[in-house]
Amino acid sequence: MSELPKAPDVVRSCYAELVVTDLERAHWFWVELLGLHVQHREDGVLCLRGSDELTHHNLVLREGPVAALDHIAYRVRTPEDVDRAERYFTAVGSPVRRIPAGEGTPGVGDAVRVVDPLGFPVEFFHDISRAERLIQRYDLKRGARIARLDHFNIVVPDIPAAYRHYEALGFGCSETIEDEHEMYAAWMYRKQTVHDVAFTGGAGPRMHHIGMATHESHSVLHTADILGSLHQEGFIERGPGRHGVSNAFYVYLRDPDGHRVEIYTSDYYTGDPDHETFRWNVHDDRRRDFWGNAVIESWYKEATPVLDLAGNVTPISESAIDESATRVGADGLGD
Ligand SMILES: O=S(=O)(O)c1ccc(O)c(O)c1
Ligand SMILES: [Fe+2]
Repeated sequence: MSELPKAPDVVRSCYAELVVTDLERAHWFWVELLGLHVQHREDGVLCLRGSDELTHHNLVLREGPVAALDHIAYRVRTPEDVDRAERYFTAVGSPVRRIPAGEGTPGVGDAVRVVDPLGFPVEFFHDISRAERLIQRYDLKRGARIARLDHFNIVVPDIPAAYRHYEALGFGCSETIEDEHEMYAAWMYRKQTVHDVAFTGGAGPRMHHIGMATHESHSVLHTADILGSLHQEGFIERGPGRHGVSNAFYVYLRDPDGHRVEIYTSDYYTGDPDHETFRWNVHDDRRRDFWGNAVIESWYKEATPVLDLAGNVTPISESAIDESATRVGADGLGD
């Protein structure tokens, strides 16, 4: 097999574009409740960001008929890395579309969108509009006090294949969940924290969640308290709690369309060149919640469909393994 072209130099997970069926309802959830800042609004589109984000957005909400992931987007180091992405994904046989500045997502410059070998719609871009520095605008920080997008979690039927794909893109691996036969989950990074992307085993391709970072664990708790006060606690799916993997403090919410978002804080540095992968055993019931709390079934089973480059929902394939069916003590799931 001839040598593949050089992979693009990914800097970080930067934004996700989600299709929502009611933009006003989504505005209530993501802006009025969670406190994301509106950077741009046009007919049927909202561009939102966290307080630390210095570029145009971390989340784009676009109104449409079917709730789905339009694409996830990685920022690459140079404009030339957009060309590299086009060459690389063409060489691996992916559908590829070049999107000139001004013809794609508002604020984003020259980009390339692909359907990657795992079936996910992914954009690689470098140029993006700068945004006002809100890092110390405490007067504008509300709700979950979200700082930035931290990671994507994707549902894949073949975890080792996902691992190999992202390893080929130069991602490191911070943690895994394994047993002597299988890899059940993995967390992989380009920025020097626990992950930019993580894989949950299951029928896919589907989006499991987007992880939004906040600086303080009390902001995670405050998010849950706000929902309780509003009698909207039904939007809480899992947590608050402390993860085993990543050590992060977290709460998972489902938005009005069922898109899952994790409010996430306090993971750790992974930037040394000899950083070693920490491997959890799938039978360790502290791996997903350090205090041993059960993981609700819907967290393993429900996820968001993804679109192809033509905007059609991508069919999913079933997974050969099912972590939630593995007897894992505190989860209480399985036989
Ligand atoms: O539940 S896990 O501890 O495996 C976990 C760790 C980090 C995450 O970002 C996550 O979504 C889930
Ligand atoms: Fe997460």
